[in-house]
Amino acid sequence: MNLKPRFLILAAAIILIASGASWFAFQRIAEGIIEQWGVRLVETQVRYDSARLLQPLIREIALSRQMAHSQLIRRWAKEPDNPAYMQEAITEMETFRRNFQDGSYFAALRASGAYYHNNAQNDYAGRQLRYHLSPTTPSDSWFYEIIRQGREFHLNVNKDEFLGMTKLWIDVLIRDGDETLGVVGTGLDLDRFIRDIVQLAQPGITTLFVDHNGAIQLHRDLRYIDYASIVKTDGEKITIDRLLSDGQDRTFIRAAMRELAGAGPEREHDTRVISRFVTYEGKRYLAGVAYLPELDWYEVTMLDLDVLMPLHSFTSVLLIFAATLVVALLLFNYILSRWVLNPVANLENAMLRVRDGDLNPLALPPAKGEIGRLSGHFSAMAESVRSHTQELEHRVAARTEELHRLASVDPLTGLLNRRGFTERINAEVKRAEREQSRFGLIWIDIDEFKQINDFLGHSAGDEALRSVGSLINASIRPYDCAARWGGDEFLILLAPCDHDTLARLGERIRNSIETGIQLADETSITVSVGACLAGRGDAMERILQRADKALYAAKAEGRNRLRIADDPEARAEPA
Ligand SMILES: Nc1nc2c(ncn2[C@@H]2O[C@H](COP(=O)(O)OP(=O)(O)OP(=O)(O)O)[C@@H](O)[C@H]2O)c(=O)[nH]1
Repeated sequence: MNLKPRFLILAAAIILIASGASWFAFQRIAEGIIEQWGVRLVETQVRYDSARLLQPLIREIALSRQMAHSQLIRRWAKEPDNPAYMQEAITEMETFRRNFQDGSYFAALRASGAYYHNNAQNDYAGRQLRYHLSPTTPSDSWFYEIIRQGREFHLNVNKDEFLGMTKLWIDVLIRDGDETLGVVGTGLDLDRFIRDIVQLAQPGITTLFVDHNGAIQLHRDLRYIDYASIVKTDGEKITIDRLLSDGQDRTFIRAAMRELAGAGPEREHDTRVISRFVTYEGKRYLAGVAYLPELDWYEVTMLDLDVLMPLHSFTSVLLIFAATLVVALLLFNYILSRWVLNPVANLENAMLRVRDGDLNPLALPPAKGEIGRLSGHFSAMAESVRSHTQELEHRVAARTEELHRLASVDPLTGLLNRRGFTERINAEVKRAEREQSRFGLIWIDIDEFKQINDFLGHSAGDEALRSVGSLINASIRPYDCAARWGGDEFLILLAPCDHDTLARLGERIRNSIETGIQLADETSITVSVGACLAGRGDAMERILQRADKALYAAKAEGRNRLRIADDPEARAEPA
C-alpha cells in the first residue's frame, strides 16, 4: 500500500480514537454541566414551589391559630352548653369566616362532640351545628387522632363525607393549659393547590409534598395522595417510599428529611435543599428535598434532566467539534501531501528517471527538513553518476578509437595494415565511383628479402622493413596513404591520380629505396614495383589483381624495376 493511504488511514484512526475519547469527555463534561445546572435548578424550583404553597397558607394558618386562641371560643369550648357563650363564640367564628380565604370554618368541641361549620355561601347561618362526632364513626376518627397526638397544628388532606368535599384542612387545637378543648380551623380547596402548585405545566418537573411520616399530601396524580393519613396506620399510608423502587433512594429521602428537620433553615427566609439522583417511575431524576417548618411538611421536587436539558441541546457544540475534526483531517492531508508525500513522489519520479537512464540534471522542487536534505543528496548523487558516466563514455570512446586504430595499423612500421588499408581502398572505390574520379595503386615487394633474414638475421630484416616503410611514408602526399600489406609487401593508394603521377612516384620510391637504405653488410635494398590506375567501376579485388600482376611482371623481368599495368580506359580511348 502506498504511503499516502497508509498515512491517511493512520490519521483517520488517530482522529477516530481522539474523537471517541473526546466524545466520552464531552459527554462527561456535558453531564457534569447539566448536573450542576440541575442542582441549582432543583434548589430554585423547591424554594419557588414552597414559597407559592406557603404564601396562601401562612395567612390561613395564622388566622386559624388566632381563632383557636380566641377567649370567646375557648370559654365556649369549656362550657359548650352555655347559650350565651355559644352565641358569642359563633359571632366570633363568623367574623373569622369572612376573613378566611375559603369563607368557611369549622369548630369541633371535645366536651360535646359537636361539629360546627358554615361555608362561603353562609348556607348554615343560624344552624352552624352540623352534627355530632362519634369515636366509633370511622369518618370522625381524624378528630380523635388529632386530639390524641396533641400536635398543636396539623394539616390534613381529607374528604369530608358529610360535606361532600375534599379539602386541605388546617386543624388547630383549642387549648386551655394542658387541656385540649377541641379543634378549629378552615379548609382550602385542594384542587386549587394541586392545579397551582403541583400540576405544573413545566414538563420534566414533578413536585410533591409529604408529611413527617413521608405520607404523600399533595401530588399531581390524585391517586397517590394519602387522604386522611393521620388516621391510618404506617402500613396503610401511601408514602414516598412507594414511588421509589430503589432502597438506597428511599434511605436517602428519609435521611434528608431527618437532617432537614433537625437542622432547620440555614439562613433566615431561606430553605435548605438536599439533592441527589433517584430512580422514579423507572427513570433517573434529580430529587431535591426541603423542609417547610411552617407546615411540618417536606417538599420533594424531581427533575427529569433529559427533558429539561437534553444532551442534544449540545448538538451545536458537537457539530463544531465534528467540523473541527474534518478540517483537521483535511489540513493534515494537505500538510502531509505538501511536506512529505509530494516531495517523496517527486524523489521517486527522479529515481525512476535515473533508473531508466535519464541522467540529465534533475530539478527537484525545494523541500524542507529531512526530505529536503534527502532530495539534495539524491540530486548530488545523480549529478555525480551523470558526470562519471559521461567520463566513462568518453574513455570508452577513446579506447574504442584506439583499439580500432591499433586494429588497422601495422605495429612494425606504423603504416596501415591489411585491414586498415582494405577499409581505405573500399572507401576510395566508392568515392571514385561517386565522383567519377580515378585513383592509383602501387604494390611494392622487397627483392630477395628472404636472404636478408637468412644472412643478416630476422631483426635486420625487421629493421629493413621499418626503413622501407618510413621511406615510403615520407615519399607520399599527406592525403595519400601507405600500408604494409603483409611480409615484405607494401601498398600505396594515390587519390586523385593519373598515369604520369603514378609512374613518377613509383619510380621515385623505387629509386629512393635503392639509394637511401643500406643494410648491415653495406649492401642496398631493391624493390620491385607494380602499379595500376583503377578503372571506373573496378572492384577492389580487380584493382589489386591488376597491380599484383604488374608487380609479378616487374619481378619476372629481373626485379628492381617499375611496371605499370595497362590502363583499360586508355586502351579503350583509341578504339
Ligand atoms: N624479418 C622479417 N621477415 C619477414 C617478415 N615477414 C615475412 N618475412 C620474410 O620475408 C620473406 C619473404 O620472401 P618472399 O617474398 O617469398 O621472397 P623474396 O626472398 O623476397 O624473393 P622475391 O620476392 O622473389 O624477390 C620470407 O622469408 C619471410 O619469412 C617480418 O616481419 N620480418
